[in-house]
Amino acid sequence: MADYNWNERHLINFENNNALYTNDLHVFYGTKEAINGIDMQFQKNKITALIGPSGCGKSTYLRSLNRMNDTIDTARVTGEIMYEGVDINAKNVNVYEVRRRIGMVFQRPNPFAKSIYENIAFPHRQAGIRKKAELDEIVETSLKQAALWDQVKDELQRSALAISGGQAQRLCIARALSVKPDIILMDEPASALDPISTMQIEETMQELKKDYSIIIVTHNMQQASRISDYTAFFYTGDVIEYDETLKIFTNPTCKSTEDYVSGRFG
Ligand SMILES: Nc1ncnc2c1ncn2[C@@H]1O[C@H](COP(=O)(O)OP(=O)(O)OP(=O)(O)O)[C@@H](O)[C@H]1O
Repeated sequence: MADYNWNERHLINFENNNALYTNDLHVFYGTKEAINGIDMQFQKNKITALIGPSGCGKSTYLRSLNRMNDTIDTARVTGEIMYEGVDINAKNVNVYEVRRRIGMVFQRPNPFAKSIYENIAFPHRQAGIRKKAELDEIVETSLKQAALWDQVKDELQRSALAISGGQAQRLCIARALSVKPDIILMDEPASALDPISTMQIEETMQELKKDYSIIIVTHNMQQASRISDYTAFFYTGDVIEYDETLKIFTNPTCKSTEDYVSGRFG
């Protein structure tokens, strides 16, 4: 690897219209520091891609944004995660409400072993919605938003375990959307999918950003350059360069970013 200056930073700052931002965010697994104090702001109604070599902390950072790292015993998160004027990393915050407002879609589609309909209706029924018409409406709206309705509307009782991987991922997106989040975190949502399903997910994301802010971890440079408005290049727990996607992929400031996006290392 070339001799890069890893102390170099080139980070974009937004004055307004932030969906979320972090101040001095650190994440530790036991004594090991995986995120070294990241200040980063995410724009509303935009897609922001997090890229970087394996193990540099993209997923750890993403998971901290809706307190998913709370589910890992050894993980400890310090610093602020500011959302709507509230530090959602504070102790007294309702974590379930945080995860409702800031939803997550994982790498591998993880539908429940229930029907397509129930995958979406079940959490709402658990939350107290009993009227069938109301549940029907939630199911239909969410499936439409995830561009899956037309394909499954006549087989809503089919098992969600018997649909294709691409459909299952869109069902998981529909499930995440059904609770009306503001922000959607996506951790390599298409990496387990074939190219056509990947393209469909990317098209769906372009539609979704009209109503949601999206933050996506991806290993796929073409995908990041196709779909995102902003891109952040992570390296060993830090953000080295964060800028408009076009700039990152055509004229990055840091040599390390340039070499990473052009496939010279990583
Ligand atoms: N549950 C965990 N316990 C301990 N260490 C962890 C855990 N999860 C991640 N790590 C470590 O934290 C660092 C960052 O990992 P993370 O998965 O966030 O990186 P990443 O950039 O998302 O990697 P990849 O692209 O391979 O998914 C790595 O050194 C990893 O080994």
